[in-house]
Formats: sequence, C-alpha cells, structure tokens
Amino acid sequence: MMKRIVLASNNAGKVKEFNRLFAALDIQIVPQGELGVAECEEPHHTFIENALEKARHASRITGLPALADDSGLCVHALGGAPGVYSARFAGEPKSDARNNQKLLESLAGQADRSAYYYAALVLVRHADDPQPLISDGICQGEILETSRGEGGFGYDPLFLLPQFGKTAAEISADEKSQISHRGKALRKLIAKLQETGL
Ligand SMILES: O=P(O)(O)OP(=O)(O)OP(=O)(O)OC[C@H]1O[C@@H](n2cnc3c(O)ncnc32)[C@H](O)[C@@H]1O
Ligand SMILES: [Mg+2]
Repeated sequence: MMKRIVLASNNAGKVKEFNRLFAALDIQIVPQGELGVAECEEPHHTFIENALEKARHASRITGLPALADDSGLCVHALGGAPGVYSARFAGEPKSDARNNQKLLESLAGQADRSAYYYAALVLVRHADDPQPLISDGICQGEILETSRGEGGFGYDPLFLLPQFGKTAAEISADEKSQISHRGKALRKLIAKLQETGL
C-alpha cells in the first residue's frame, strides 16, 4: 500500500508545489486540511523551530508521519525581514496582496533590492520522533518595483530571478520546482529519507 504523509500546511500554493514534487515518489501526501487539522501557532523566531512545531502538531492529531515547511522572504535592506513573519507581514488576516504592497512601501527609494527565499522542512515519523528529518534551501533574487506574472503565490510576482529575467510568478511550475528554496530543500530531504526510511 502507498505510504501516506500528512502535509502540515494550509497554504494552497505550497500544497500544489509539494504535489508536483512528490508526484514521482511512492508516497501520497495529504494536506492537513483534508484530515481536519487546523493551523497551529508559529511562535518561534527561527524557521526550523516553527517547522518542527507544525509537523509535530499535524502528526499528533492524525497519527501519520508529517511534513512541514516554514519559509519566508529575507530582504537584505530590511535586515532579513519579513523573514519568519512573511505570511503575516501586513498583519492578520493574511493577505498576499497586502504583504506585497507593504514590501514595496518598505523598499521605496531603496537601491539594494536583493533578497532570498528560505525554506526549512521537517519530517517527523510520529509526534515524538527523536530524530526528525531536517533540510533547508535558498533561492536568490531581487525585489521589483511592480508585480509581474500570475503563477506561484505569495511574493512571487515581485521576486525577480536574474537567471531567467522573469519573476517567480512568470516561470512555469516545473521551472520553479527546479530552482526554488522548497524544491532544493525537498530533494535534500528525500535523499535523507532514502537512507533512513519512513
Ligand atoms: O504555515 P503554512 O500553513 O504552511 O502556510 P503559510 O503561508 O503561513 O506559510 P509560512 O508560515 O511558512 O509563511 C511563508 C510565507 O512566506 C512567503 N513564501 C514562502 N515561500 C514562498 C514562495 O515559494 N513564493 C512566494 N512566497 C513565498 C509567503 O508569503 C508565505 O505565506
Ligand atoms: Mg504559517
């Protein structure tokens, strides 16, 4: 029988990307929303601790292995902000449109627009797993002054990938998987998973 993992995320954009990344594997990922798991607190100031929090929460409720992604945009001129607060940069309720607007306002007149996406992934086999699988990935870019593209999610329409001359919302989903923080982190995690087993 195909193994199941709960995906400890309520972000539809992430769920799509993980579905694509897992498509070739012998593992089925089920978004936590389909199993009745609500969002949990993300109280920490490091991505890795928040990812562990989310993975344990989903695993505890479902009894399944759980994979969590805590990610964000780190802008050099803003001292690494919005960072772990990327989802709620412009406050609650979360809104990509308002977050992008706030990012543009924060960078008005700023010459250094370099930034990177960071993703921390944690996979626990059960809620008290003493040896969570951990990996991370980075994707470098620059923040534009106006949005471009309809793909992706979050800050993608403002996130220019210099190697493509396009934003992360203008490249295809396959291209994004190949170069994204999430894609890189997941390939590392899968390599570890193949060593240890689920
Ligand atoms: O916690 P979950 O339920 O997974 O969903 P979330 O959207 O709250 O996720 P995070 O707490 O990890 O916050 C990540 C935020 O960083 C931004 N982000 C992360 N990866 C991104 C990507 O690939 N493209 C665009 N924005 C991204 C986006 O604003 C996300 O909401
Ligand atoms: Mg979140």
